[in-house]
Amino acid sequence: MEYAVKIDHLTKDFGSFALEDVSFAIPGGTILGLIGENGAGKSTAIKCLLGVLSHDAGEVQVLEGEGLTEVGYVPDECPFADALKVKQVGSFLSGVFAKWDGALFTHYLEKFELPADKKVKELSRGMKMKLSIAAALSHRPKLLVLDEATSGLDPVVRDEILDEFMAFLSDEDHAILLSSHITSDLEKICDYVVYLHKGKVTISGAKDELLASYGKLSCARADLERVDGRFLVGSRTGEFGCQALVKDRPAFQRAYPDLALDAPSLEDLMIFTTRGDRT
Ligand SMILES: Nc1ncnc2c1ncn2[C@@H]1O[C@H](COP(=O)(O)OP(=O)(O)OP(=O)(O)O)[C@@H](O)[C@H]1O
Repeated sequence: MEYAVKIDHLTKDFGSFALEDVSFAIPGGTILGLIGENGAGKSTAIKCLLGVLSHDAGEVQVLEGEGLTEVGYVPDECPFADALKVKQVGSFLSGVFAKWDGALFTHYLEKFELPADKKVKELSRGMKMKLSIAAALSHRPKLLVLDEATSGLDPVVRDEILDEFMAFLSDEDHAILLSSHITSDLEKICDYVVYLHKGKVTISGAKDELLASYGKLSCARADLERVDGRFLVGSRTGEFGCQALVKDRPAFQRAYPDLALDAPSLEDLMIFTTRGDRT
């Protein structure tokens, strides 16, 4: 499978908010991280992809038309009824998914230390999230779509889950779309990043190439003032100096060999793009 997901010029207009001309693709065997501030349109894009919401323009192709039964979806809230016991979630889903693997579900319950006899309403937020992830993986999907799925988890569990995602991706026919505010998670595991800002794709590309094309500058105000504004994505001036995110890092370094750049993080890309005082 060349692409697990291909979205071309997707538009969804709610009136007060619009997702505009969003395009991205997820090649098989890879993970794409969808980042963006609250209300940027991440869940809307995911819902259009899953067909939960209709879209107004553009094209959405999932698993080359294989169908949504091959998609494991983990929403930001636990989708199971409060009164169900954990083990009953498995019995219920075995009737929903043809490829449901009960043994795999039991394996994940043990691995994630989820008590089979507890009711959903008795689980903590992190436990509910782990249950949703276990359920999504246990019908052996080809595409996993997770909307803020790691946000309620402690760092140790997050790390375990990220390892699970990496194991899932060892099959070239599998792919993951993960939306998260926790950019450090995405930085660890994503191959591709799409940054949505106010409904539009602001930054998009292969993560390593993207991070290498930007640089973070820490310098005195006088140094910042001599930098050509075309390099500046955003900057902040503080009491003890300035910080800026610059683009086209190789050209910047040729133009200003005396100004050292640090490697930026995905969080820097988000913060400076949206909050920099020069754009
Ligand atoms: N069904 C709807 N009708 C009208 N507006 C909607 C609907 N669903 C979402 N919106 C609006 O679309 C915008 C984007 O919401 P969305 O949930 O996609 O953002 P998000 O990036 O997932 O945010 P968060 O990180 O806070 O979950 C918001 O302004 C929201 O109010």
